[in-house]
Amino acid sequence: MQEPFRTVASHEAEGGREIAVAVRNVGMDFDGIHAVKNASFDLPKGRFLTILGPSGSGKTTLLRMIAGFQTPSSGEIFINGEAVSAVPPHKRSIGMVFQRLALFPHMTAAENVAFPLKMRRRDARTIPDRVERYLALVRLGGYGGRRIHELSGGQQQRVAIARALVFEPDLLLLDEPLAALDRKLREEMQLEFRRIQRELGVTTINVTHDQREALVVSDDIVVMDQGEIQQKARPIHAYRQPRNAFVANFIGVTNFIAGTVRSISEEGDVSILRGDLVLAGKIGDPVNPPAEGGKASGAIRAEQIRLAGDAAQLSKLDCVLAGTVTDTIFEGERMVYEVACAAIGDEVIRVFDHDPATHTQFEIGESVFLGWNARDMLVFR
Ligand SMILES: Nc1ncnc2c1ncn2[C@@H]1O[C@H](COP(=O)(O)OP(=O)(O)OP(=O)(O)O)[C@@H](O)[C@H]1O
Repeated sequence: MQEPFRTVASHEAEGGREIAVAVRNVGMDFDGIHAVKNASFDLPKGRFLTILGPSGSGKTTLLRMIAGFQTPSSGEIFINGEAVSAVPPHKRSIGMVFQRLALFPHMTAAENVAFPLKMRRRDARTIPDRVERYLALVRLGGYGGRRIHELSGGQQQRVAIARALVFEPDLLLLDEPLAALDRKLREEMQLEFRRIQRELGVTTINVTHDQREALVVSDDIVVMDQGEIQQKARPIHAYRQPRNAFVANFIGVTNFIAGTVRSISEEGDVSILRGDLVLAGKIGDPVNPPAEGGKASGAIRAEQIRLAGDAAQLSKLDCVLAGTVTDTIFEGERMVYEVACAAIGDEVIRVFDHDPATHTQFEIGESVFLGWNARDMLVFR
């Protein structure tokens, strides 16, 4: 008899919503490799969670344990309050879409979507209607008679989504289903996943190493590195209040300036010393703050830095550095400048300029000034 699962505190923390998936101190070892270490999080019903991390960080292993393809070495996973370690994958109510879609090529789109219903012995009379409804949901109404090879890559993705959802699973798991698509189609399908997920309200866990995808599609992001959860947060918080240097570096483009902590105020204002340069910032991680006299690094996002030809134009900013442009990279919607700064040993600072009016203002070799506000620099130990 399995103990029902109760997490009163997390229910309250998540606004009273029921918890669909609870991961509790879950670990996975493969012959001495700790693929996942002591992972814990709650996922309330109806939310879209993305597990984000670099290659080898343990994302897929964690997802596979939730799916039931692997049994945790330690800890427990609860789905709708039930401990599921002893429940095989096909007994868990889970729809899945993988990078390899594994559609049946000899069947039509409609036959593919009908397959999970037939497997589950649903009333045959209700199947065609339901298949048509789910094909319409993924905007493939009228395409049911096409064979898989007669569909584009994006349309095949849609068939796979319809097939994963048609039997109304409690949980949808996505393992990098968009990784193989070209950028434009990938971005279109990200929005489609989000639309469909919202329309059905199905609890979803997505795995990706694409930080942009994580920001775009998710209600919550779990950031992993080396088998450990680094932060769980809403996308905007993961971006604006990264818990540590890893998250700050992995999501967005961040410059790090290393130094020694000179002082820390009660309000969390930190000043760090780098040579003769004093840099003011805020404590990035209150749980693991830097110590006075200890090493620390100031993290500043590329888009929070202003560039000017004249230091006087930056006089309202807290920190101003002189530098020389070493590269200019045009990325369409923005210009990226790389600027070597003498005060930090000619280390290169990256700056984004999103204003088309100033895009071509500075040339390689030109002397410039860059500046930012102290509140935008997060200091991590
Ligand atoms: N079946 C296995 N046997 C042994 N080691 C494994 C196994 N599966 C995964 N690992 C190891 O566990 C670690 C985490 O792998 P995992 O596939 O979960 O990472 P990931 O973050 O999903 O990476 P990717 O983005 O490259 O898929 C890696 O070091 C990997 O080599």
